[in-house]
Amino acid sequence: MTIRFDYTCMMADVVGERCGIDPSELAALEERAAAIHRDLMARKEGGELPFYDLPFQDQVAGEVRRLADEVAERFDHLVVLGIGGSALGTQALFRALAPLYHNHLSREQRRGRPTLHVLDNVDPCGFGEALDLLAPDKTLFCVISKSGSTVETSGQFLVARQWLARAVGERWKEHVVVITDPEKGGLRAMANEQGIRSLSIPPGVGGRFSVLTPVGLFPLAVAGVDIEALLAGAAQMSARVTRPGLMDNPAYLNAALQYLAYQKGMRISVMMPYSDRLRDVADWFRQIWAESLGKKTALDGREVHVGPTPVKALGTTDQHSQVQLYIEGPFDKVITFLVVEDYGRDLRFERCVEAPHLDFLHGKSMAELIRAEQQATAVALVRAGRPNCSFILDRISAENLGGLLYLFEVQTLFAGGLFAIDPLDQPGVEAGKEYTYGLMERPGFAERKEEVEAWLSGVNRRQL
Ligand SMILES: O=P(O)(O)OC[C@H]1O[C@](O)(CO)[C@@H](O)[C@@H]1O
Repeated sequence: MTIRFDYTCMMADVVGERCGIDPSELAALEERAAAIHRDLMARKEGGELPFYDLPFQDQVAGEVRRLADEVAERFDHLVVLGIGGSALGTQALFRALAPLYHNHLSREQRRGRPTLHVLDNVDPCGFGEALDLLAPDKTLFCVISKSGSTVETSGQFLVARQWLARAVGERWKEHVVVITDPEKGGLRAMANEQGIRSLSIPPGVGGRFSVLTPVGLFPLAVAGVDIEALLAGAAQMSARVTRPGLMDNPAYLNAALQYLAYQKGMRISVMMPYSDRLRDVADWFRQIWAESLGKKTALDGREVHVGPTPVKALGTTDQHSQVQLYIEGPFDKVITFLVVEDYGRDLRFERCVEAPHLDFLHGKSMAELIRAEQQATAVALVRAGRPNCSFILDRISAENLGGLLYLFEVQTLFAGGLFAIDPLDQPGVEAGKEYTYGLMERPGFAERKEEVEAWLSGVNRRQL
């Protein structure tokens, strides 16, 4: 595994005083960083942060692998039903590690593995049209929910079950694998009572930190991803991101740089992979960074609201959509590039006599072009005084991806310490969930329904 963190262009001597970080600012954080590190390690040792141990669970990987290989023989399609942390990691790693057009290949070209579909919404068009393309007899649904009660996943399950039952009757239960808490929740109860196959998410591992549990491992293993290598990469990274020193630990260092930049007004964190395969890593990161750090807290008796806003972009595509804003717009962004050194294939540019204006490209290649564009964008940002940093992967591999996501998880926890908030909760999403339950008439939420209805009837609507 080779991942380097390059933070040259975050520093004041390179990017300028206005947005850049001075080494003295990092030095001033060292004592606090040491205290956060001690706290994290104590909680890790006390079993309060079990996500740290996920890369070392060989037994779980074995169990996942056995079930994945069994269902891969029997089914042509695996459909993940889940949302947020129950879907984004799988989607990100599937896009990174399976062939980009995996689902368009023949089963033979997919080395005998099923296609994988991650459905993470309750749009009846999106969901219905996905089902229209599948054959119930050859389809397995993987219902993933840590809480076992998320309404979107529950609704998806009901539609999928009905669709299956219409075709295969009572055998629908053989077409479902449940991944949820080992003891709690309605989904666990149903799996146990109905004898539906299931895997567990360790208690204490929250949804957005669960990609290395069966949540991500099972669907990825079914699709043919090397989950053992994914875990090995995370295990290797674990040694780097549990180092105590701020300047020795890439997760701590980037958290500190992002935090210091935030204090200087850079409140937007853009993640910009220069790789189609890594595109959805930025989507996964969006959840972990937003839901973990976007919090209401108290400072000197005052209510304060903190949290960088994560934005996803794609290089080179968004150079022609977003970069104008990043270079000349407000000084409120830090750009994090995900850079790939070796794309694993390349396409050369041949001379085209009919297009002499393109002669300068002759003999060069697409990989050279995309690498040049990333460097050019970084320099253009620097010249405009805009801070940016890069995670440089020598190649896109399961080891590197396991390591990278694990690093970002630790970075998020450490940033939570710097922002002095709890990065593991998400109280702000509860109100919306409860109003939805009220409107959908879930028992116990009648008051919420009345509240929404009173608001809807009392508000002076302004519409054109
Ligand atoms: O896995 P669950 O419990 O269905 O939750 C799905 C998502 O909903 C949230 O609880 C709230 O958005 C996320 O933290 C979580 O990843």
